[in-house]
Amino acid sequence: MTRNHAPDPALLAKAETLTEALPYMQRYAGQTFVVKYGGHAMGDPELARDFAEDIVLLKAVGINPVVVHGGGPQIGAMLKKLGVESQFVDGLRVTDAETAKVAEMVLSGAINKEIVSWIGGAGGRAVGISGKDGGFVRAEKVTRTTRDPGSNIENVVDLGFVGEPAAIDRSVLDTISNAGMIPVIAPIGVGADGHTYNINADTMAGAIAAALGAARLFLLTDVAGVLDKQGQLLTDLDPAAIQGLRADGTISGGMIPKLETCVTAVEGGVDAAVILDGRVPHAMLIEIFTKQGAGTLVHR
Ligand SMILES: Nc1ncnc2c1ncn2[C@@H]1O[C@H](COP(=O)(O)OP(=O)(O)O)[C@@H](O)[C@H]1O
Ligand SMILES: CC(=O)N[C@@H](CCC(=O)OP(=O)(O)O)C(=O)O
Repeated sequence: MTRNHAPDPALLAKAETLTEALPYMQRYAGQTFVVKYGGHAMGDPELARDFAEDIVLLKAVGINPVVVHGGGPQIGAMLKKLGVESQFVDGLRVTDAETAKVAEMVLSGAINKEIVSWIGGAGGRAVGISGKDGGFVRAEKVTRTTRDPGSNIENVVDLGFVGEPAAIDRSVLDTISNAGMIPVIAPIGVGADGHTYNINADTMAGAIAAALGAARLFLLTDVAGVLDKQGQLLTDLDPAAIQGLRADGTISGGMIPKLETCVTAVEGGVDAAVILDGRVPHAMLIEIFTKQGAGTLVHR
């Protein structure tokens, strides 16, 4: 039998892609990566398949992926059908008892199980849970203050059943991951009062990344990353720069909890947080396994 010793250039390029990824695979094996999949990023079924393949590939090369998902637009659509209008304060949905029920139904029911199925379709084994399962995320009520322009008087805004993680029991996640499975987490927690709390998915992902001592936190969204006032991508930010962007109004809406999360995560020991464009196919693989980064990197 003869063998052709001049390989097809396309095959050679594929082999080179794999060898370029090798040092990254070696560096990251055994580390935990928390990936937040935003509601805006999950609209397109083809992109969803790419996302699931990326997660399964991470697991296959020895990284420990943990998925936290959002679903803000999907909660909004369901509330609209029910004739309920939402108010947002600093990117957080004001949540009364009825809204909390709808948020839990959409997040823990529909979206969570859909992501579990996508990962299953890509050959992985995912377990879908919310912070209520095993009581692993205890939530505390969030309050916000606003200040009227030109005044020093602070107004306390009651956001209802909006929570933030106060305590995370990582043993639930370790049990799933150590069994070779991938945890997929809906951002719902339980309060000491036994109530269901709606947690912003970015906030949930950051708290979980800190609790697990994750090496990386990825936030997949529907923009290229953090943009400056001229619409140019900011590739590198530290907490002081982020404070400046908040103070001068460059960031607003959903970008506020996203960047607050990145700061909390890196100050809590996560090596780096990356805001990535979930509309780019295989954005995560490009960021993790190639020399070329993508999106906005937040570091200490
Ligand atoms: N400076 C900024 N750079 C990029 N996006 C910004 C900025 N300020 C506000 N945003 C808004 O933040 C949004 C991302 O947050 P969000 O809608 O909560 O996404 P997700 O559902 O993925 O969590 C962007 O689509 C954009 O509208
Ligand atoms: C308190 C709060 O705002 N909770 C969010 C939870 C979902 C979420 O964060 O979804 P995205 O990541 O897709 O925006 C909400 O009700 O929309």
